[in-house]
Amino acid sequence: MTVPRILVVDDEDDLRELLEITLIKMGLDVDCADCLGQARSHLAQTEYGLVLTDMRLPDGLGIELVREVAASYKNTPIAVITAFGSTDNAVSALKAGAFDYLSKPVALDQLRMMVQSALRTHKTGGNVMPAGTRADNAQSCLVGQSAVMRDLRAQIVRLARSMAPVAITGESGSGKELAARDIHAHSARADKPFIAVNCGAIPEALMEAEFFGYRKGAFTGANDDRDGFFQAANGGTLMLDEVADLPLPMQVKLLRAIQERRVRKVGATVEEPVDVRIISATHQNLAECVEQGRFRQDLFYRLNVIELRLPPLRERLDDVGLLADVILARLSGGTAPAVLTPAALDALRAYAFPGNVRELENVLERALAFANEGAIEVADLALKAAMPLAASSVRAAEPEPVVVAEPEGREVSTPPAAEPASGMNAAISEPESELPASLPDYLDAVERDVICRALAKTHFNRTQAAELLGISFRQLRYRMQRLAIHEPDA
Ligand SMILES: Nc1ncnc2c1ncn2[C@@H]1O[C@H](COP(=O)(O)OP(=O)(O)OP(=O)(O)O)[C@@H](O)[C@H]1O
Repeated sequence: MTVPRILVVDDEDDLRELLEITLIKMGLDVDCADCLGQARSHLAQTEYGLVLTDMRLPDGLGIELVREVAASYKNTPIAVITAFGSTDNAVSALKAGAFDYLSKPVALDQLRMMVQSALRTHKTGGNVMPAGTRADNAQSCLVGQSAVMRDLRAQIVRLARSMAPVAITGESGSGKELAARDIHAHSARADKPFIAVNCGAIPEALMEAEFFGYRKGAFTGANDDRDGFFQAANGGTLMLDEVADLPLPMQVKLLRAIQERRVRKVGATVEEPVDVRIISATHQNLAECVEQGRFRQDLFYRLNVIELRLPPLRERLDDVGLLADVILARLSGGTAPAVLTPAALDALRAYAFPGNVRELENVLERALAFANEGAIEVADLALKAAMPLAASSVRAAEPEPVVVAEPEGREVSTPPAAEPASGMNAAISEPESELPASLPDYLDAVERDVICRALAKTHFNRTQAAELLGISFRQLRYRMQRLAIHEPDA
């Protein structure tokens, strides 16, 4: 196996030598250049596994080299070394196609991690890649043959080659998590963990410990050392889902972790290096959140280096047939899948899908329960319930009782609520003057009651129930799990 060769471009003798020695100690071959001109002639003669360039050079800027390498040596990752605290340079280099960046003073542990990760990328990106490696074989999970989906899949393959943070935007249920998984699966990190964190579902008091881990004894109940999401995702990808829901104090800590690439466990005195690619996602408009002061501008800038937009399903209704086939095949669990009648397919293609692909999954899952002999008719789709503006000729299923498992395991059924007040359960219908014996139990009972009513109203369509309640699907799912609310017969 040939030893990868690295090109170091820096006019500072001390730093160039330090980089050279460190790389040679890693068993790599190194060429050095002290200006852009020399770097160009090296590149013309040799194929490099990585180019590492300073930003300021005597005959120009490192970013020029970034653009040239990104355009003409697509299989060669290039990383830049930026001055301390110059976020702007790092972000522009990433946008111009740099694989990654290091800040001065260069921390050698970070340099080693970055080089290893770049060399994996180099291998997976070109013909030196060993046949059968995971990223090579990765198939996209994103179903769809529309032009916009094809373009999206091509973008994902390109993005997978760099470390640049990606911000995925798109409506709830449009496939943001699936896209993030795809980026990871196509990257040289595919063999390492992919960790998706729902930032809106973690109680604020636990956030730091959940993200960065904690040391034994750091707080009551910390009986052992524990890793956080960053350590769990080390070498791989960390997806910050619903990132707009992060409270401001946590945004500061996260920004620091991303910038320094180091985290400190709660209760620890030392920081540890982490090598994590960050992908963030939100269905909210993050720029608006910044304007409203709910999201820090600096973190926004850091996360939003490359944007990936997931189109809503209504913008690619041509994909509905293919998606429905894939979903029905999955739901059939190996038996002959149900099929949509032509009229049912037309009805789906005329529907706006506010809940996107997740809603299509929900609609089909419920339709299967009504379908006769494996054929799904328009009425089975119950689109009247799913879309209030739809034609009234469509049959809606009767509301079903919602089953709630009580904390001690006992199951009770609450009737579907006709009037908001009638769904109130005993725990919350106390006379006004009396105070609840336990505030948490009381609040849980209120939450359970409201969620059950929303579910009953939407025939247990969780996408719509979440919408009615003004929360995301994931937040609803989290709350249902916490309160042990299950679908009848689920
Ligand atoms: N293009 C697609 N092909 C196949 N399945 C898809 C596609 N897009 C979404 N899905 C499916 O739809 C569901 C929702 O997708 P996903 O969780 O990725 O959406 P999301 O945008 O992250 O949602 P949220 O904003 O609520 O977190 C999942 O079950 C996913 O598998």
